[in-house]
Amino acid sequence: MSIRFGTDGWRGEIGIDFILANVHQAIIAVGNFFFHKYRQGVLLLIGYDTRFQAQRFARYCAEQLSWLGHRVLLANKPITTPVLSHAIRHLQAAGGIMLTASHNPPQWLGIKIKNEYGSSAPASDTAWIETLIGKETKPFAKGCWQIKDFDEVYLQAIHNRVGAVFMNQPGQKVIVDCLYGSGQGYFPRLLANYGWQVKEIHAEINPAFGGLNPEPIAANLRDLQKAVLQQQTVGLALDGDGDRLGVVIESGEIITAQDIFLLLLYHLVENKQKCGKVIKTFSTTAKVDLLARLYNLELIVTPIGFKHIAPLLIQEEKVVIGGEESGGFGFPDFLPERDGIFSGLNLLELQLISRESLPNLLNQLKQKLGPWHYQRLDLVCSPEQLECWHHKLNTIPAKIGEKIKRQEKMDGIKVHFSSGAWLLFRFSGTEPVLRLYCEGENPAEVDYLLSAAQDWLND
Ligand SMILES: O=P(O)(O)OC[C@H]1O[C@H](O)[C@H](O)[C@@H](O)[C@@H]1O
Repeated sequence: MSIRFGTDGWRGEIGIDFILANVHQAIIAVGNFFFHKYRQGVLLLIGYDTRFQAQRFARYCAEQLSWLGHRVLLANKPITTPVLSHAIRHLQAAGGIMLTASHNPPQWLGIKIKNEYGSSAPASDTAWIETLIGKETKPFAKGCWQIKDFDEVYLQAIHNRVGAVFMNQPGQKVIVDCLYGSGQGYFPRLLANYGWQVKEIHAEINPAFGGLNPEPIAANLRDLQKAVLQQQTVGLALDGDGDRLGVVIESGEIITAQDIFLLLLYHLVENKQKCGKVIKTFSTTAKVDLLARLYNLELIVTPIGFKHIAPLLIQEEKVVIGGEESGGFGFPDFLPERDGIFSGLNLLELQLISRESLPNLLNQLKQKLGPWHYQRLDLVCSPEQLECWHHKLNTIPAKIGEKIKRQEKMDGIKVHFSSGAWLLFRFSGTEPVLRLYCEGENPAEVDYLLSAAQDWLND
């Protein structure tokens, strides 16, 4: 099996591709990469989520990296990816690895590589790692590894940023769906200090993830919707490694990651007086462009994957927010990495400061920006089918449901229609899936375009 790093790290099915022999090859290549990059053994941190055997593999990686000559700190429990990123910065480590398959189905596991900023390693680094896979090696120094708590400094950093607002509002309630991932326990630990009631669901270790996929999208949030309706309070959901956010409002409706992005941008500008650039990925709602324009903020669009946003959070002088369609949002004055917990707290903070519910705030935005409806369809397919669709997408017809006005290629192929609607065809870089992303004015238009796209693909 060849080990390939996709949108964020290397992923494989446990027991099929993600087996000890392959993990061994990958981690030795990672260890060699850090040695070549810094010309010496360095401090590397290791985290892991709640997936089957993630802790065991993480320990194996700690042993191998220290055998090679690095100093390694291994998390003492499952942590979120942003906790690892924060610890890398706090301890000035050269980087780290996270054993996780993020939002992918339970049978998957993977390795995300982090650089010294705590961000996902750029493609140039992972390409370098790929060239080192399978190369013979020997230890280059004397290393060591130890177990360490990374949570405390992270929780303190969050408290320093948002504590004041939350402290003044005791007695509030929130429900958190951990989707059996490693985001368990953080909200209670943070908010209980401020007199909040936090109820967590799916907050236990369950390698089968209760039959759900740990991705905070509609298909996996039914239990959260029920709990929200019972408790009449807002619900937050995290993905498997806590870097993405999903939200259910008091009515039981899910608000999409596009809505969350717009609300966060509104909050940062209106309530926190932030100014600077706005960064979004190619698949994210066009309403972000419009809101940025209304606020006179420059917009930068990147390919999909937070690894494209993270360097801009570091290099650009001023950035308000960087966000992506899949629910990952990064705040440059906190971390150059997305964080579901910090994003969720910012949304709660928006409600507290504005004394408005999220649906009211969204309605206000709709008045400003006009209506929108956004949907993503994931077409799971065999390698043969993928090949066939790759071929098909080489020639886009003049019409898919509606006449196509123009095409745009950055990551996949986006077609724009005269109505202002658009449709993006893109192959996932983390799983065997063709993703169709569509945005229009209303659900009927989006449904129509998505089914026209499927008809054309299957024709
Ligand atoms: O659509 P995919 O290529 O599967 O990628 C979806 C997501 O994968 C990973 O989680 C990346 O870190 C994200 O930045 C990206 O949005």
